[in-house]
Amino acid sequence: MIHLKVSNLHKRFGGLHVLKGVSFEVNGPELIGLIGPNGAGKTTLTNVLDGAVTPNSGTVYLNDQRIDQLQPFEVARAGLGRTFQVTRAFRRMTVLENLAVPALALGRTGGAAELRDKSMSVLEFLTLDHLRNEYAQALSGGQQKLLELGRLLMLDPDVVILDEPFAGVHPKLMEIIYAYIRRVNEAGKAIIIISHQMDAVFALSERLLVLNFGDMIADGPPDEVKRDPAVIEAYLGVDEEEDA
Ligand SMILES: Nc1ncnc2c1ncn2[C@@H]1O[C@H](COP(=O)(O)OP(=O)(O)OP(=O)(O)O)[C@@H](O)[C@H]1O
Repeated sequence: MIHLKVSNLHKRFGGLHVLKGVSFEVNGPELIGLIGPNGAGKTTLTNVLDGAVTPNSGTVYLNDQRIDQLQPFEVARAGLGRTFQVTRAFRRMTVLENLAVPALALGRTGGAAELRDKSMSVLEFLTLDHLRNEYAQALSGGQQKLLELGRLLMLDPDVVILDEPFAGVHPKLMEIIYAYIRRVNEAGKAIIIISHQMDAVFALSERLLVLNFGDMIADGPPDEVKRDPAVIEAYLGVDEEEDA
């Protein structure tokens, strides 16, 4: 059973206290949205979880293994993977080659044939197999997002953090991306989605976490969180005004 336990994380950048004792747990293959206004600390939290940033204090355990002092490649090996706000595909490599890179880098391959089989099954899962020999730079924004997801899936993570998975995705393709996210979740992976696109977050998430200036101010079912006055004040109200 997947168990991520984040306890009392603090992160300061100089005088800026960006995470102020953040705690939450993920139990099993949950589909979670992480929201909060600009500068709330969402990316910093993700960077701490994936090992890119070391917290000043607090702990993160994944399936009873402490991961908060590990390097990103060690965290990936331990079972937590993330995508980035700006898609990081290797643009001059083919789709198939893109998939091989993280698996090769982490030594997660049996041999060339096994790697190819695994890559093809991930591409089929994402229905990108017909594009396997295309250069990544030839893919649409949405397809590049799927390719990035595919690279993560090559490592069989237990927990997947998707940072702005809908950025650059054509509105008509949103439902398709939703379907893939649900499919990955149904395949038994816990997913945390960070997004400013509230419609998407509400459409997908079973649980919402709300971060506001380093404090986790809400954690619960989306319908409850939506009505929480603190959330409305901190986030939704501000966002609606900004969007207007
Ligand atoms: N490496 C860093 N050095 C100094 N300050 C940083 C660093 N990284 C982030 N910050 C600051 O920490 C605060 C939180 O930033 P963060 O990017 O985590 O927020 P966010 O919720 O992801 O925001 P957004 O929704 O705009 O992406 C901001 O004030 C930011 O300027």
